[in-house]
Amino acid sequence: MSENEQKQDVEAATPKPGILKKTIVMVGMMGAGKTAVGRALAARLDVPFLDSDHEIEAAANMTIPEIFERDGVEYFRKKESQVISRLLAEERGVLSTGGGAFLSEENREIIKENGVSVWLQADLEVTWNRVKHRNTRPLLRTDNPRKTLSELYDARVPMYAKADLHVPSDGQVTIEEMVDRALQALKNRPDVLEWT
Ligand SMILES: Nc1ncnc2c1ncn2[C@@H]1O[C@H](COP(=O)(O)OP(=O)(O)OP(=O)(O)O)[C@@H](O)[C@H]1O
Ligand SMILES: O=C(O)C1=C[C@@H](O)[C@@H](O)[C@H](O)C1
Ligand SMILES: [Mg+2]
Repeated sequence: MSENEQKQDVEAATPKPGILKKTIVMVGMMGAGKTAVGRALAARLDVPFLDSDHEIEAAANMTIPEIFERDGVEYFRKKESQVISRLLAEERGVLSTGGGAFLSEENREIIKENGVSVWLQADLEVTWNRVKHRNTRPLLRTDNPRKTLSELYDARVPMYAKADLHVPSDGQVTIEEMVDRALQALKNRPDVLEWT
């Protein structure tokens, strides 16, 4: 058997991710990779990719910093809950949430009823390195954004830990490797993803 035939044999025997039965919901800190990894996971599964931050911006025709500035954080959170409910009801796919979405008990319940939550568990240093040069996270527009991020991180980790699946993400793991890790975690969840 040639090397190529051997490879094809192994590939044929390896289960592939098949039918998606529930929406996969990415949760975690800003900069954890919810949007980047969620998009790549949706592409790998060939299912729709949805991003609640993007949907809120599109519906308002404003950026997130503009919404925070004009209408405030509470208004944003209300819109976020509405958008997440709508997206979960409308379409099955991969849904990346905003960093604050999983803090609300109501959102956690809606997500649990309609999908499976996946925590991208990045440490503080990794998330800081990814967000520090960006001006797109209004909550970090403080005198000491590094300290603010650290405080948010400590307060939020216990909430994110309530997610159904935990996928650790250190600074070395590429986006595609994070997709592999997420799929690995989903191997034990045939109620979410059927393997063919
Ligand atoms: N595993 C990774 N390897 C390299 N770069 C990454 C990885 N994950 C994310 N990134 C990059 O880090 C930045 C932040 O990631 P992303 O926007 O996906 O975070 P997020 O969790 O969606 O944040 P937010 O809650 O603010 O929406 C992006 O530029 C993204 O491409
Ligand atoms: O962590 C947060 O609270 C946020 C994260 C982003 O995804 C946006 O939803 C917004 O900037 C708030
Ligand atoms: Mg995002």
